[in-house]
Amino acid sequence: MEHAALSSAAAMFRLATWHLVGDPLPRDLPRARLLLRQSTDAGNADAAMMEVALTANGTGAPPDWASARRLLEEAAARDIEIAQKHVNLLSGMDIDAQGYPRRLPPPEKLSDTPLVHSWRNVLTADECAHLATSVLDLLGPSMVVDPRTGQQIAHPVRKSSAAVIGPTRETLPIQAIQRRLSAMTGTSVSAGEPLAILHYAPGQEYLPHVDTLPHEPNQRVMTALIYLNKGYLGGETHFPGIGLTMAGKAGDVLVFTNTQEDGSPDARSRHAGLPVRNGTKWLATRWIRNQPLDIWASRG
Ligand SMILES: O=C(O)CCC(=O)C(=O)O
Ligand SMILES: [Fe+2]
Repeated sequence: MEHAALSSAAAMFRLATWHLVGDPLPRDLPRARLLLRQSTDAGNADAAMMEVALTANGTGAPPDWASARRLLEEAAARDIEIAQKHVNLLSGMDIDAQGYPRRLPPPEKLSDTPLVHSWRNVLTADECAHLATSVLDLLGPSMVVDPRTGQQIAHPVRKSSAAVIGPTRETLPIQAIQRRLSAMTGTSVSAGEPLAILHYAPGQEYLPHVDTLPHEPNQRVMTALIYLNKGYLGGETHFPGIGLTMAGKAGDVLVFTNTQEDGSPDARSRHAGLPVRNGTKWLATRWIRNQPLDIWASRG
């Protein structure tokens, strides 16, 4: 490829990311999509992968799973190695033309109030590794919402590292996993917050807390936890109010409700990630709102 074409592809990719974050250019999601399209056509692999993510998650245009999958397959055919990896992950999934699972194993009910269900082995080891490694470069100290100010602050309640899989990093396998969680919980995929990846080193824990947010009309009605690995001791998810302890293995999912029928926070949903005694624990958390959430609204 011509040097000039390559550098203009890189420049268009740069412009696209500026329009996505809204800095230093105004946020313009449709314009970002157009620039990604042009950059992909000019041979930029980063643009190609980002275009797949944004096509499926409905950034700058309505969500379009079929086009996203076609774009991914085109990228794989152009020898973009990471695209081929994602195609392989998807081909191992039993999903329909919209990326939703064709069938799900039945859950086990662990509690009625709050409602708690578990699914064993509902993600493969490769899917778990894909989630855990998708934010390796971003892992930093966990933040929580300060109840007084509503701001994100580092907080001693959560002694772990965490990173959010933002919309540009939502690979197609990750979005298929989000659809799986949506099918399991009976909630809309657009009500889910971006997946958060948590990493606990030995001695780290998440002290008892509720997942509901202070002063929030669009409440976190449910939480889905995906246990991503094995080989650690301790680290169980514990609900002191109902005497429930879940020792999740790689690929297991735990889903629980955080609010009562009238929508108010349910104190019985209080839970903790018990201290990890040995090894490291990896977890993916999806907090699910009552109503659809604009994944771009709180950014930029
Ligand atoms: O680490 C755990 O088992 C609990 C995590 C948790 O409570 C959360 O992510 O909201
Ligand atoms: Fe929690």
